[in-house]
Amino acid sequence: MTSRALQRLWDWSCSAPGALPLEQRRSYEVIAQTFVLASLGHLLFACVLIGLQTSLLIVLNLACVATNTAALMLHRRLQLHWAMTVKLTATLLLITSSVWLIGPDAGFEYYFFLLLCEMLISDMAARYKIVMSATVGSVALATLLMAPHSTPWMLEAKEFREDIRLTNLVMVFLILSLILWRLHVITERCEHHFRRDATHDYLTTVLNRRAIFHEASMLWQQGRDFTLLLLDADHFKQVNDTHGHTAGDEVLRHLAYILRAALREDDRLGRVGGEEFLMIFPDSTRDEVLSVASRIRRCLVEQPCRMEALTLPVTFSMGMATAQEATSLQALIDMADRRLYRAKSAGRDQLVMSDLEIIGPAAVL
Ligand SMILES: Nc1nc2c(ncn2[C@@H]2O[C@H](COP(=O)(O)OP(=O)(O)OP(=O)(O)O)[C@@H](O)[C@H]2O)c(=O)[nH]1
Repeated sequence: MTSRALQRLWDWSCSAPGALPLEQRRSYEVIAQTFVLASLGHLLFACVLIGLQTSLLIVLNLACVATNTAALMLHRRLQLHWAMTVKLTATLLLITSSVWLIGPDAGFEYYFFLLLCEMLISDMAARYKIVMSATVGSVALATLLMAPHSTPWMLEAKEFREDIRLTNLVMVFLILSLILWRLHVITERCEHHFRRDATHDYLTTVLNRRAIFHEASMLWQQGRDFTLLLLDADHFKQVNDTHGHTAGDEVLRHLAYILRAALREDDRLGRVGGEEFLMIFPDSTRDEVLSVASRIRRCLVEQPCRMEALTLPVTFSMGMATAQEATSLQALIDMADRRLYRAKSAGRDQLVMSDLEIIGPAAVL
């Protein structure tokens, strides 16, 4: 019961408001998690300090829990810069007061560095980061230079300061691990996005032109036997002109869905132009590729693209070429291209398998 309530509280605190664009949601959630985790950290620290009986530091940590909650509320209202500023200011005040009260060699000084790391890896604008870094740096320098090193109280509370230093060391280790782990997650996510964006078509999510030709070139270099099938949607301009570009995009996504469904495990699919796709079939006979082409045509008839009240049937003209027919990859691609345009000039919705074989829709279906 308690764990479910805590989970719900965590989900509520960290989930992005519906109005936020998709690309900003993940960053929003990571910062919201930071506010919640920071509150928990201050609460934990306040509990540890109860054992050490330092009422002022306990109050300051509880004040930080309150300001982090306020920052989370601002964050939920999408006042992102204000939220971050409130959190940073409260934490900076806490660190400065702690150094001033307990001394500059009790481990509090490390938190300046952590605060800087925390801010620099956040998604804030560069100008904001520069201003805040300069502020944190100046406050840290001034505090470390001006804070008293050995007041009578500090000399008296030597044992207490040792306990605090140990607690700080453990906390700094935990927070640093958390920051490094977060940095790792962010880097992994960026790398994944970059790799996907560099190789995939944004609209249909199949491979893009460069990636599909790279696949073909790898197969060619390995001396593998493979077949290319170049497909071009017929009269696609009419779809755009009659129903608009958004409908055209939807049709392209639908075509990619139909083609992807026809792929076998080793086959590859890419979008090489506006309404032109390339399929690669490694180690496949011409009959096998013919049967894939038949399946695609059947699917196009049985499942035309449907948008609300609209049904938008589209056909493909196709050109096929097998690796054995050409002496270079470029010659092979040109051959598939020539056959595709023969299919177009033969009336569209045709499959040209070789210089002699044209297969019309009726024959394939
Ligand atoms: N919606 C949409 N349209 C695109 C995209 N890329 C290219 N197009 C359109 O695709 C159409 C291609 O037109 P054409 O090259 O004349 O070919 P077609 O009308 O299919 O005629 P044929 O190929 O001769 O059968 C153009 O209107 C382009 O604007 C895209 O990403 N989305």
